[in-house]
Amino acid sequence: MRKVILAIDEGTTNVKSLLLDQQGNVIGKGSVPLSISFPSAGLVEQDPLEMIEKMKDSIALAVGSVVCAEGSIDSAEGSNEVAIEAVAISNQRESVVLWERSTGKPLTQVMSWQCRRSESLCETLRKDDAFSRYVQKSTGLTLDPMFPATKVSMALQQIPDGHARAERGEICVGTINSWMVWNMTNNVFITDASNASRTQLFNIDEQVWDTAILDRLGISAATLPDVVPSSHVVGLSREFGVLKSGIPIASQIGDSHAALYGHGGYQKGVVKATYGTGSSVMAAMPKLPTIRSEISTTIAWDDATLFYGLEGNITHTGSAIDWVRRMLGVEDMEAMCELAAQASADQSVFFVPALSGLGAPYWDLEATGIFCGLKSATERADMARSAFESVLFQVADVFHVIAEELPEKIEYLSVDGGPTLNDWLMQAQADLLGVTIRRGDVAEVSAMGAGYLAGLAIGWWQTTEELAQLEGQATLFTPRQEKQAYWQARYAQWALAVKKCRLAQ
Ligand SMILES: O=P(O)(O)OC[C@H](O)CO
Repeated sequence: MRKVILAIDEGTTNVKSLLLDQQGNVIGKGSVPLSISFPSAGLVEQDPLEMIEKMKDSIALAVGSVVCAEGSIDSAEGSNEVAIEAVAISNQRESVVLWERSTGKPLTQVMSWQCRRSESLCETLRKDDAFSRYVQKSTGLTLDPMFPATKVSMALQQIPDGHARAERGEICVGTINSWMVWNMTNNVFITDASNASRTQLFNIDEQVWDTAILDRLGISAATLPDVVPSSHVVGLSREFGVLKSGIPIASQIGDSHAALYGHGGYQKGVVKATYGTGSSVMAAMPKLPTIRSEISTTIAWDDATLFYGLEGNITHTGSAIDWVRRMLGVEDMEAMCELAAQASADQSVFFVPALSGLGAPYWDLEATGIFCGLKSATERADMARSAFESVLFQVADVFHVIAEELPEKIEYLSVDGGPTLNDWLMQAQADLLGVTIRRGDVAEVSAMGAGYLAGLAIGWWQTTEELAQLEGQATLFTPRQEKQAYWQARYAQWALAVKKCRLAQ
């Protein structure tokens, strides 16, 4: 029987489960898609009960995949092939659900991080400069509907007798990790420091729920979970699908933070970038960094040592390429890559994908997307290439802000996500930044990060030095000296293009 940690990554689109052995190998995996609904403009929801059922399915698939890999189909669902020693949780951040403490029944749908239902409440609060600055200083986050605080405030008003019930402790407010742990255990109500820091209700310096913000938003502290370290046994599983009872739940961490941990972000000089629909560029440090409006300051994790994180979220990267692909009538991403490769390197087009304003480091909701530098000689290939370049430049914009705050030299940018499989893109990113890009061979880096934290909690590994030894193979893209002048010139032009798309500037 092989000892494994079950690492569950509960994302927005899929629930993935990995089985990780003590050498850091992935020996089984399963993934199940999740549904998402858009009930009206700006509203984005998921079904909390479906999420729990899909978690069970993905665990069963992961355990079953070990059976398939080993050619033994005798043991029911593989439960005799592996011994799960601990459960690790990585989760989509900022999404929040309210449920009844006495029954565990959801009182709301999961209000997704993408859901903008509290836009007008945020706008009103932002007009109060003093409060706005206070929230940024205490939580490290700019007032925005992405974060749970304002959505929870509204939900408590909408639930009949909501405030009184909240005061009496009858309502639980939890991010997805809390909901998962509640359902996998006999109702342990807990969160970790990384997820707490994304609620916009948590003072990241003192590491306590912020009573001034709670009071202003009418949220009773009795609704909130206790905050524990990310690497910590919070309770034992109950029987949960194929998962047996009595297994320690040993880590919880927000997915972006988990990815940074999986990339070895506890070591000095490591910055990570996740390339997806949007992108997140993030680095960790042991001291509270300067709170800057361009990027979020957050708690990265607590693995006995609390690490802070600096993170910039870019709204459109993969989605920017896809938008241009559709506009150009290109069939698929492969064809889009081929088209972009035909562009001449000295083409003059820039695309700024401010398709729903600009995220980090500009945070400009008024900005609109533009193509500029168009000439009569411009070809479709040039426009396609400008879409790929917009990803490089936007990552660079955030990378430079983070680099200013990091005390040490950046050794490498560690990358994950689908678009990183594009070698041209990764080499160009290295050339533009003048920093080595490191692309690891395990795609599920968030689950790995959560798994490492669980392994520390149950004594599989003792130190982060041991974890660093587990790192697998990686492809390195080293910056080419001869390309740097070219990319620096283009980057200067990009800055002008960004100015042009910012209408109010
Ligand atoms: O579900 P993902 O992987 O897109 O991640 C969502 C982020 O955690 C939101 O901040």
